[in-house]
Amino acid sequence: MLKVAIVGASGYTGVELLRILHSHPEVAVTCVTSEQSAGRPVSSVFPSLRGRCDIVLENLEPVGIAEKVDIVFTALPHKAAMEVVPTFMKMGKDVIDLSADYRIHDADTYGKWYEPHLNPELLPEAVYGIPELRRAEIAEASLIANPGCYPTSVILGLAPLLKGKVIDPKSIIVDAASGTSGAGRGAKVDNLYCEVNEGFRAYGVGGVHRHIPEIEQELSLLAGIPLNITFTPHLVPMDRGILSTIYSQPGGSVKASDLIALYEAFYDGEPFVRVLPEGVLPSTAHVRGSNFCDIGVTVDQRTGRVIVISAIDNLVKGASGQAVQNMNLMCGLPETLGLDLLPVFP
Ligand SMILES: NC(=O)C1=CN([C@@H]2O[C@H](COP(=O)(O)OP(=O)(O)OC[C@H]3O[C@@H](n4cnc5c(N)ncnc54)[C@H](OP(=O)(O)O)[C@@H]3O)[C@@H](O)[C@H]2O)C=CC1
Ligand SMILES: CC(=O)N[C@@H](CCC(=O)OP(=O)(O)O)C(=O)O
Repeated sequence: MLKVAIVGASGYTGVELLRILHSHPEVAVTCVTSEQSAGRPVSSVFPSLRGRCDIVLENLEPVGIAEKVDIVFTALPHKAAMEVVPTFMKMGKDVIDLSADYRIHDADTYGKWYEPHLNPELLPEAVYGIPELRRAEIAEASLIANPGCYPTSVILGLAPLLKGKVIDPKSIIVDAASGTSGAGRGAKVDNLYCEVNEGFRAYGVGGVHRHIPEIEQELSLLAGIPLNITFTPHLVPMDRGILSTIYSQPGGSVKASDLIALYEAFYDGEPFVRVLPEGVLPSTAHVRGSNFCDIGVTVDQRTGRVIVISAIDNLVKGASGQAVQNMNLMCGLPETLGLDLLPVFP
């Protein structure tokens, strides 16, 4: 049995890790932390857990935590994560970090979009944890930079087109929409019920959203050239889910059926990517609570542009589910363990 700590278990991705790992047959969650609720059972913060998981939240004391677990999930805001990850690493623990702190390979780029990096020496050993593209490296890694939610949906949505050199990589435009849990559980006026309910709005418009450097880094690696994208996030009045609509210009005339065949071949055997048949498009409702990424592909009949639509649950494939998928790979366990039976709502 692997002993696991969830650091930041009183947040949305932390409790999602708890939900998934609670029924994982090879894992015992032996430590959970919170900043404001230490000393209370996690079930008092999330009453749905009452009687099923009443483990008590602890303060974040990295040395003490590292002494009693094998693996640490850090589900903290960026900066708070890089303040503690080095201690876990020095004590020989595998770390899966859900924050953005180790996703950007270049410390200067991280500094430009976030803040000065506290331990840039760890960046070269961090593996960007997207299993469909980097399975072998993840299996050997000790530090996983678990991808962001928007980036997961965009990278999986575009990988076959970029690897297959089907599109002009400089033509990519992404409109993506997220449920409000994407912003975390902390109180913010912008996320109050009256601000969000019955509205639908763009934010971070004009090339300023922090996921841009992360998406561009990974798409550039796929394309083999540096590229820039236009990315506009939106906030949807729903709890969970991300739907990304991705436009690009193909090199010549293409047919939807050929593109779907390309996607099916690229993701053949992937347990968590579902390429949808021609004419069928994804919905966040169909992936809610699951680790699936659903992808639909079509061609605009008038302009010839390729349109890819991808849907994930931001808290599962966009965060905690992907983190568990990475943990399974790191530990030599079946990749789908604890994830294949997650409930999918009809
Ligand atoms: N929400 C999402 O869809 C996704 C989030 N992420 C990333 O995952 C990380 C966690 O996100 P999320 O769960 O949404 O965030 P939340 O705000 O919901 O939770 C944050 C957690 O970290 C704890 N915490 C905050 N600051 C500190 C600190 N200084 N020291 C110790 N503990 C602290 C909080 O404790 P307390 O409750 O006591 O304040 C809470 O447990 C973030 O980096 C986020 O960007 C990545 C992909 C998707
Ligand atoms: C709806 C919403 O606010 N979403 C968040 C997603 C950020 C996130 O969780 O990603 P990181 O892990 O990279 O911080 C945002 O746009 O900032």
